[in-house]
Amino acid sequence: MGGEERDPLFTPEQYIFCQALPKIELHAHLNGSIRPSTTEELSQELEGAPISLPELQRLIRQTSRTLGECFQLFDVIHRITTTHEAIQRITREVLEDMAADNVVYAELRTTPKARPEQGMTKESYLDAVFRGIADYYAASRRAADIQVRLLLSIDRRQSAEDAMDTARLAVRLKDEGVAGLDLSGNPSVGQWDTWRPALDYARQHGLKVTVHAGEVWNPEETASMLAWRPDRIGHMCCLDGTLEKQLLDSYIPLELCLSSNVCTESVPSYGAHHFSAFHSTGHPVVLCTDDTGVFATSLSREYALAAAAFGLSNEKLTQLALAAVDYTFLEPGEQRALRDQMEAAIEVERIDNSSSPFCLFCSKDAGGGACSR
Ligand SMILES: CNc1ncnc2c1ncn2[C@@H]1O[C@H](COP(=O)(O)O)[C@@H](O)[C@H]1O
Ligand SMILES: [Zn+2]
Repeated sequence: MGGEERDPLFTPEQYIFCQALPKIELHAHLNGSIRPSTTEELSQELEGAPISLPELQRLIRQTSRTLGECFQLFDVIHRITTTHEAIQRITREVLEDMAADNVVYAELRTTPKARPEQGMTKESYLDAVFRGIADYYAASRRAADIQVRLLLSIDRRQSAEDAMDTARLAVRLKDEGVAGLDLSGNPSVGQWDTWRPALDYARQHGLKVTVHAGEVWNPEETASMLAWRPDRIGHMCCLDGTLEKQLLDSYIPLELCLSSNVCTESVPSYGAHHFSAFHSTGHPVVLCTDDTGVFATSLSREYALAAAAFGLSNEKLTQLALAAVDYTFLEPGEQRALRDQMEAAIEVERIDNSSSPFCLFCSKDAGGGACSR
């Protein structure tokens, strides 16, 4: 998705390099990563569909939408993914798409949903996600190539009680592959103090926490979130000098999603994206997709966009991909194993491509022995 056809924003060579690079995805929402073809199919199957198919297609194909329109689209997606079967299928497909994109490790986040009319509880929703993961591994011939952990999302529309319920569930499922908690949802809705006790609880029980922050201008909330010191933080598009300094001093890893931010007009253009400002100071940053199904992108495409917009060499892109290991919610031993796996994959790629002009370690010509690694 997103990269097969020519994209005028980067060169085919940049995309090919980024595709071959083993990558880590740390910010992807399950229902936002649904394949557009699956959205259309599920919508057709549904009796009394919430939206006409042409209208849905129009919404999906729109290249720019406000955050408000984005959340309308999520409401539509949620109304066509109400069954356990749909959730199981989407999970499998998301992993298939990520593995095909050379994502070797993913922290996939989703909001557990209770839908009594469907006989769905938050637990059974997550069981469906786990079945989707199992389906992927059962069918994949390259199963070892992608590892996955889950982050349970709290939606900003939720009450304190609902949020706490999700936090308790996450703690119970800690040994089943749930690595942490996320706070997301429409940034114009709700108050930080509502969900903070749930995030405290998760942290006290050994889970990591990431929050969406500064997606819209809300300096008091952004400051409170930073002061709470999440383990990672997503977006941070709307900052003033004080918040920027607070963030830089915190050294909290930033999950940055270029297409999402440009598409929703949280930042005006790729070139103006704050990725460059933070990355150039050495602040920990990781490129992520947010919602591949909503923003018609892939992680390779996000790397290629960054390469083109900020003039990143292949060596810099490789360093960026490898640095993400440190920002995962894995244990140190697991991080070491992942880094070894990625370095080995990069080495194989380098050897396989030794006659091509692209070296995974540097931006030089690898063919004539110009690469010194
Ligand atoms: C565009 N920027 C964004 N900002 C904030 N929250 C977002 C988001 N993109 C996605 N989500 C959150 O993820 C949910 C969909 O996946 P799940 O149903 O949880 O799997 C959305 O409903 C929203 O709560
Ligand atoms: Zn997000």
